[in-house]
Amino acid sequence: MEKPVLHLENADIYQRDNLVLSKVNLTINKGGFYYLIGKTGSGKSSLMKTLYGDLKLQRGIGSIVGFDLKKLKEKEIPYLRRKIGIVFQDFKLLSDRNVFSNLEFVLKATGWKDKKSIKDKINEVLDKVGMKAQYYKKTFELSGGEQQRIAIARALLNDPELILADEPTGNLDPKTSIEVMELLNEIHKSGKTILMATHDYQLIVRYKQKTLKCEGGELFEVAQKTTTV
Ligand SMILES: Nc1ncnc2c1ncn2[C@@H]1O[C@H](COP(=O)(O)OP(=O)(O)OP(=O)(O)O)[C@@H](O)[C@H]1O
Repeated sequence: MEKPVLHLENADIYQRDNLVLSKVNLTINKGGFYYLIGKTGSGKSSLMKTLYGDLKLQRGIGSIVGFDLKKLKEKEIPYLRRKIGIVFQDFKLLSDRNVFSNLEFVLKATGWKDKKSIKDKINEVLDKVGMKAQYYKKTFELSGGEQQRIAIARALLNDPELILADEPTGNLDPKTSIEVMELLNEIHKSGKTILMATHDYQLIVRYKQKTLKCEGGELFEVAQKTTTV
């Protein structure tokens, strides 16, 4: 059987000395799409941060895209992040560069050298997110939805095994949120695995997926019909 993309077993999620989620058990296999919901402060971002190596896994078992989170060393974090695409609420694009250069920056930082391969890859991901014609624009010239498309394109650059999206529609209006969600759905259908933290009830109801909830210091899967954020 294929190894899960993500596996947590009795994993305790901490912010410094503060236990945020205890004994988290979660397995996500290739091709899965999960929402992560829960009230403000319930631990969604802390869980995400533990998954991409920003917070240390102190207790329990955790593996993600082949990395052991418990044994993860500082110098391995960039390699982990090459295999995970991360999308943030506030896009985190470099505002002094244009779209092409934002993407080129990531490819070069992750070891890409050949000019033609870099150009082809950037065209490919921009095409996927419907932004190929806007490669020359500075990111501040783009709308929020367009910026999030670029951030999603950036997440796709290294063909990640898992996409972690932390409130990707949190800064977008309802119509733009739906467009971004349609894009994430397309990416999911193309075979990618996605874990998406969200507060957006509109999306959860419209695009039904498996749903995990953080509540009372625990993480559990909830049935669709009882889902409330
Ligand atoms: N940098 C930090 N240092 C210490 N405690 C933190 C830090 N960031 C978050 N916390 C605490 O950890 C707990 C979980 O916060 P977290 O950001 O994971 O929640 P969340 O569910 O993502 O909330 P939101 O929906 O508002 O983003 C909260 O009690 C919060 O106050």
